[in-house]
Amino acid sequence: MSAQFTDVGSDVPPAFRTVGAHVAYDGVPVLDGVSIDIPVGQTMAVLGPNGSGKSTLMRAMLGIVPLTSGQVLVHGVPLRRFRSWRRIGYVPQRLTAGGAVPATVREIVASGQVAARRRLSFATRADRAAVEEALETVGLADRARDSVRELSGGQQQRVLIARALAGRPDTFVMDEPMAGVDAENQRALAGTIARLRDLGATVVLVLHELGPLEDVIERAVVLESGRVAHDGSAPEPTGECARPGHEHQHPHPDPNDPARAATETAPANLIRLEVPGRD
Ligand SMILES: Nc1ncnc2c1ncn2[C@@H]1O[C@H](COP(=O)(O)OP(=O)(O)OP(=O)(O)O)[C@@H](O)[C@H]1O
Repeated sequence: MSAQFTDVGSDVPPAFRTVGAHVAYDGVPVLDGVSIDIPVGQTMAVLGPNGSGKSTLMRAMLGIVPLTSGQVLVHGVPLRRFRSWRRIGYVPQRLTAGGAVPATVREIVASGQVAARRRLSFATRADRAAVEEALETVGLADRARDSVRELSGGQQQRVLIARALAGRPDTFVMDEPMAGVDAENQRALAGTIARLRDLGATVVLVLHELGPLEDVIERAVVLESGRVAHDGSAPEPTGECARPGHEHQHPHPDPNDPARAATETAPANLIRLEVPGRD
């Protein structure tokens, strides 16, 4: 995978540029003029309270939701003219791998290459090697033949990341990759993301808290009510989350763990991020 990413010079356009991005759902504003540049090779977290517009910003950057005004450029190209989608690996929020289909881990991961492959062509040896490498990277090579339904939520999340890796993108957008993932899997995911960063990939992640990614994240953008409230180094957690031994209650529990889902509450105010210069 080391040949996958190349060094960039200063004249390389940002992986993503949003200029005054506004998004509204049914007339209700959700993004309120977001302007950010995400340079190639940066590992950046988007943080903020529930409903602040984090996922919407990711979807707007990928053209999944339309802007009401403003502009998005991807690798220097206005979104509507951008064609190099094989460069982008998107890991959506919430688990959808497998679903009702009894697919194996390897099949799901290989499905990440379909968009990049030419029509009616079969997987090449290089494609198959990329699938194996992606499985190794997320630590699931030994589960390749298993049905994804047998895996825990955290392991399934790693399958989704492997699926994105298998397409050999250089730009990753991950919407809450840690959601519903147990501590051990979170550490494994953090290792994967650190490795991508070291290879020079651009990684944009929506997170509720930095957790094991604290040392991996180079920059944090905090959204509040659809606006950028902080842009810089990662803010310190405060309140409940900062207490030693505090067990974070995530608003999106592991969907595969009914006991946990039933007992967990989803208080929107559990996450408090200290934004420099604000109350
Ligand atoms: N498809 C949609 N249609 C209508 N409203 C939506 C839609 N998607 C999101 N919203 C609303 O837009 C607001 C921002 O949602 P978004 O998911 O972007 O926030 P978020 O910061 O990612 O939240 P969370 O941390 O809970 O995932 C919320 O009030 C949400 O209810």
